[in-house]
Amino acid sequence: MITVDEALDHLFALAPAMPREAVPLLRARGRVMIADAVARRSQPPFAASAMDGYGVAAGAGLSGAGFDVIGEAAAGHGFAGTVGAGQAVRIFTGAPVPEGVGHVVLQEDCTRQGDRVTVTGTPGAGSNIRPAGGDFTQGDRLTAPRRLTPADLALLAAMNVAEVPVARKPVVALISTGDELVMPGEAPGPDQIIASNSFGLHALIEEAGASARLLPIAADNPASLHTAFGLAEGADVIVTIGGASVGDHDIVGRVAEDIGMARAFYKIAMRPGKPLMAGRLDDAVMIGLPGNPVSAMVCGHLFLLPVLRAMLGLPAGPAPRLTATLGADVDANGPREHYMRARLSGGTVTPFDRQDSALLSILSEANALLVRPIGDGPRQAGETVEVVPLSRES
Ligand SMILES: Nc1nc2c(c(=O)[nH]1)N[C@H]1C(S)=C(S)[C@@H](COP(=O)(O)OP(=O)(O)OC[C@H]3O[C@@H](n4cnc5c(N)ncnc54)[C@H](O)[C@@H]3O)O[C@H]1N2
Ligand code: MOO
Repeated sequence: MITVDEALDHLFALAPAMPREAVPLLRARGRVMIADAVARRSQPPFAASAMDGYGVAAGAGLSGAGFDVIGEAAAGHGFAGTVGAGQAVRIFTGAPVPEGVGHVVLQEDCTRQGDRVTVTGTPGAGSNIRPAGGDFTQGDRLTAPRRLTPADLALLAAMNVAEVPVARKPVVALISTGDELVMPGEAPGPDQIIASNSFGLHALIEEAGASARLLPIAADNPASLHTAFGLAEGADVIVTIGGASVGDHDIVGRVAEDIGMARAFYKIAMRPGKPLMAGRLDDAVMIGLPGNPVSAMVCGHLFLLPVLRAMLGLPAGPAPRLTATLGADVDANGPREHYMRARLSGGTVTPFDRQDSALLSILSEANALLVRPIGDGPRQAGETVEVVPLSRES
């Protein structure tokens, strides 16, 4: 059995980088930008008023001063002339600041009578003028790789970048295997259960910015699995669920090898998720997940998501970890790294009592995995431990 880190290294070596494509801004949310974007203009492109008021020459002692209002500057409509001593322009937020103006006095600090304005308040020291290029200048870069946030998209738009170079979404084919499985909504026979893993993994994959393709459930026989693998053609990643262990009906590894899968590893020193396998199948990465529902989802977080991130051009690395304070005593760990379903709240992590890898109700309550290293001794409440967050604390 290899370690989680060794398995990840194998997976990163198997995973191809996705080719680049250009998408318009409205399609770019959550996509991974893989080349720097370069500002095509400065922002603001001109010195701009930050307030509604009157633009006058800079100077101390504005209080009580009077000015002739000689024109108006509004956002989108500048004032072409020059403002001299004793003169002012009516100016609005976002307007280009005319030549000669060094200070915008808030209209709340002014009294206007006809074409005359007098500063009746006490203007602050700030000029209320945003300098040209104060946000960014032409040629500035938004660096890649990065997963584009709403704020990034606003910045790109302001840079006058209309299309973004992103990694193509990896297509991930999902194959559930097992005679016992039926789809949600069907009427299961007496010995059957509902295929659930594929739905959890589908969501995980889509959330990661990849494109999940749910294939029909394959029965526990080679012909059915062959058909399913055939339907997965063209996918960048093929994920099988179940049939990975040592039982007579666990045929995924054998069938995959029959059709040419070059195996990179099988079995990991971790709990849950021991019978994980991976290899290369033609142009795709094949990942064989264990069938136990929690095992499949935990492997999704620990292996599939990092692989997808790397394929999208983000740095190759394990699922991010935090440190937390242990909220309850835990027994010594055995020879497999244990990822215990846990609740993280206010920096304290408390594992659930029941850790069976079939318990989806517990996984749904969990928002973190408490990581127990191989051979770790018993730990007491209050000690510092590592966790893999699964979702935000709630
Ligand atoms: N003698 C041994 N038995 C087992 C070992 C072992 O080392 N020696 N390992 C155990 C571990 S750990 C795991 S994990 C499981 C993994 O088994 P498989 O990957 O072969 O999975 P299946 O047998 O097909 O299914 C296990 C379990 O999960 C249910 N399942 C499968 N697919 C789905 C799905 N898409 N949605 C919902 N539930 C699913 C299936 O019905 C079984 O109950 O092996 C242990 N055994
Ligand atoms: O690895 Mo199994 O995933 O322990 O249940």
